[in-house]
Amino acid sequence: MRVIGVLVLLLLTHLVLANRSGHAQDVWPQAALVAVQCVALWAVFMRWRRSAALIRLPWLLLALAVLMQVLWAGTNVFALLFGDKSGFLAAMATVLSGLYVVPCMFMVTRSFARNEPRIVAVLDLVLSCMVAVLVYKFFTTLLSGPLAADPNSIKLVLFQADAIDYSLAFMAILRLFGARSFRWRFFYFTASAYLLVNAIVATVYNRLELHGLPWWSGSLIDIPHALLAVVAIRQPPRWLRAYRPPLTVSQTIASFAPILLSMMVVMLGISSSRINFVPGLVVGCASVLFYGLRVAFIESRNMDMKRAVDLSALRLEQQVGRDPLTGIANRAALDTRLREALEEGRRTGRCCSLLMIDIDYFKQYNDSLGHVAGDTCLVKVAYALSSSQVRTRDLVARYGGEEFVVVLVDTPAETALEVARRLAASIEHLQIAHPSGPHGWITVSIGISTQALDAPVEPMALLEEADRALYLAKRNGRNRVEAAGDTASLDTGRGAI
Ligand SMILES: Nc1nc2c(ncn2[C@@H]2O[C@H](COP(=O)(O)OP(=O)(O)OP(=O)(O)O)[C@@H](O)[C@H]2O)c(=O)[nH]1
Repeated sequence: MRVIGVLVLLLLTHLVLANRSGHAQDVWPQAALVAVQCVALWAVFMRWRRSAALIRLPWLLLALAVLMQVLWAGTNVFALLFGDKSGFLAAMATVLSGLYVVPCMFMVTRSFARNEPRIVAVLDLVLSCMVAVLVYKFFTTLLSGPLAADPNSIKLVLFQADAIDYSLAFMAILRLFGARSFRWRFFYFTASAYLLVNAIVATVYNRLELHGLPWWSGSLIDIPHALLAVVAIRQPPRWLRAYRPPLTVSQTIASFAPILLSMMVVMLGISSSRINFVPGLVVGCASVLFYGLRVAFIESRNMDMKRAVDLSALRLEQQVGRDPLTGIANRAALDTRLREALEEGRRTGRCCSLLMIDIDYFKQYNDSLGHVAGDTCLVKVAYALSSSQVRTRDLVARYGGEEFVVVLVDTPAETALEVARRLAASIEHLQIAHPSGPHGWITVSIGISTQALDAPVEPMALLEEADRALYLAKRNGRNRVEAAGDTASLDTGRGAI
């Protein structure tokens, strides 16, 4: 409330001083304007200090824009004080009014996305500076020398000024309705209130200037600054919290915003070509080129990110369903594949078989050589089972502990017996030394079960059957293959049935 009181006092003082001097652009009315602008600058600065890190940059840009206005009005005061209305200080005031566009452009056109390439920010800065230089050159050329007397020149300057001011305001409003976070909505709400009222005031002020400024006209410039101070310090309106645009709307607006920069440069380039054709053409082309580069850099970054996401998704896909120690399929993958194999067997009439493989005397192996050697042994066995002993359609999985399961698709009991014998032999051929085992090296016992066509076979039932056959192999002396049901049993150790 105190700030509003100060503002009202300053506005009244400005009016009284202007009325007394009878001239809008006198030293004291101008000083009052600087005071109002300083209050606005302070209010924005306070918001910047209290903001979260992500939203600090736009508030800083808004503060910079107001600072340019303060410096512009302040330089005017000095120019009046030192009687330098058309010298260095006046030129500096024009430069500062051009520079005001740079932070404004930056805050309404940038996406402020964290993953945006740095080079894009550099391109945007170059384009914003181009706008500032063109504004300065264009206005100083058209408003000085013989062109200053030409009504068409004046009209063109007014049109350009309006186009810039209203484009900035329009983009700020668009960003307000495209912002998904409340903090950003509040920022754009403040910025658009300031830019829109500033644009309206500039339109009126510039038209008034054509016929000579009335004494009160300087107070018009107070309005956007006073409004900015009030909006920045007060609590945000409730609808700002409630409103939330859909993601697609938000993304579209954020991607569209940067075009304003190029559009502005093209527009100024075309207008400048009236006075000086070649620079105007060069600037217009540069703007299109910069926009193309901007799109190319962002597209390339997006493609990089997509590639990285695809790769990690692939890795994740590979990791899910894998046993972390041995790298072969885990229990979850086994369940899925076994169900599929059983379904296929039922549909085609070609049964699948299951081998349950268990390393013999593995506890003693661990006890005598240690757990790390035990892990290495498991990896070797898994590799031997999966490397070239089974078809690609079959599946070798770690069932748990030192137990492995092999799903043999479209394989009758007799063939499964042959495969089991081959696998047992390949493990024996590894010749993994087992100091406390009866054979001196690692051997396995295998239980076989085969899908029965006449009975609906559940994956669990087939696993239990293989487990029973494995138990039989262990009981019958280990290093053996046993089949469930009445299939023949096989002593794998010495090759005798
Ligand atoms: N190193 C290692 N050992 C494991 C792992 N999983 C289970 N084991 C060990 O495997 C051993 C299995 O012991 P048992 O079930 O008694 O079987 P076994 O000693 O092979 O005896 P039989 O199967 O009857 O020949 C236990 O000592 C477990 O600690 C593992 O991932 N790494």
